[in-house]
Amino acid sequence: MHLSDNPATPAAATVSEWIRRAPKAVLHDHLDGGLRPATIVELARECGYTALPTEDPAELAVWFRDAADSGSLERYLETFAHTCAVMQTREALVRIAAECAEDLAADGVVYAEIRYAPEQHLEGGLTLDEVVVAVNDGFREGERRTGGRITVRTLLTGMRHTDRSLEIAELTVAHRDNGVAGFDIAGGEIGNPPARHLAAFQHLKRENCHYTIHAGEAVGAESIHEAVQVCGTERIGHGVRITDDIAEDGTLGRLASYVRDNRIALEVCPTSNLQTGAAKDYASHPIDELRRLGFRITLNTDNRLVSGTTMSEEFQHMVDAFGYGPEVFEEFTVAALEAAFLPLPERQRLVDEVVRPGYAAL
Ligand SMILES: O=c1[nH]cnc2c1ncn2[C@@H]1O[C@H](CO)[C@@H](O)[C@H]1O
Ligand SMILES: [Zn+2]
Repeated sequence: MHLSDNPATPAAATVSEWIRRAPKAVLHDHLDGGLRPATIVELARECGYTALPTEDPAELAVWFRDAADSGSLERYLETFAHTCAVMQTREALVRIAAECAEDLAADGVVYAEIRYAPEQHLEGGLTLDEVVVAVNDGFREGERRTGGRITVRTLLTGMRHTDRSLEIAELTVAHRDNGVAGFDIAGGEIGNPPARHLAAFQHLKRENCHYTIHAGEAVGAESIHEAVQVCGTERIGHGVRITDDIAEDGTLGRLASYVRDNRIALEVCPTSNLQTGAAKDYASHPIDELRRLGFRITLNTDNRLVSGTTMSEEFQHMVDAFGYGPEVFEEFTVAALEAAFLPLPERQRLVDEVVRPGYAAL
């Protein structure tokens, strides 16, 4: 797997210039999985966090990618203890969100939905509301610094193994007019099925609020079935194990048909899938088969630091594995905007005024 020293900056030798310039949209990217390594080191010094595996930013980037490259989602998630440890003050959250917007914009991302779990940022005494306001302030600052080249919205994540999801769903509704676009659940999938959080999803439905669910990453089709049919999710985080319901000859089972026919977007994150064992290698990753079968596919990073990737690098991997040209990335980008938790006129404006002209100019 390719790796650049600073995940914020794709290695020039491997990422073609047209890929970098292509307008991109990312729906699945975790704030606490995408910090700049140098920022982690600085913040750790400031807050007295001494458990970092190294204080050298380049080594730290490599450490995250390697530690997460374990074949297990649970071990992949253990690395987040180090990022969350330095994300406990308003100043840290504002800085990290602003830098996130800058890094994405530098990579050609024009629209991003960034998710994080507010409940993981309370150790320094912030309230849930203060966490959300700090992150939103950071993103507004980041958008300003990029001259408005990027639009960022957040998704508030409830952790699957805790019992705060209804509270986080309420928090989502409370901040929906201030940069929060929706809700998600994340964390270890095994033993924590989405229906445990049904009260949260029902609250969001009643409030006409958007949500997505991580499903079909570590557990197969039954987890996707529950997320779609019991919990009523609009999109699926990962969802690659929908292939459990597709026969070798490409015949779709009932669930796979339902997901495809209802245009339920899959937030596909190839590099992350290789690390957690959800896929073997890029060439055999189901993204291409699912695309050919007509699923609504979006391409995403999941965690830029932890997975040692960027949107440009994900594009490059798809070029290398499947020979995709700009027309496929335009399709993925438009699909992401069609599935974005943004009002329709804003989505249309981004497609018509930014994405289509950007691809036409490549
Ligand atoms: O791919 C993933 N699957 C499940 N959970 C994840 C993934 N990536 C990150 N997180 C979890 O989401 C939390 C909030 O952002 C992170 O702290 C991490 O525990
Ligand atoms: Zn994720």
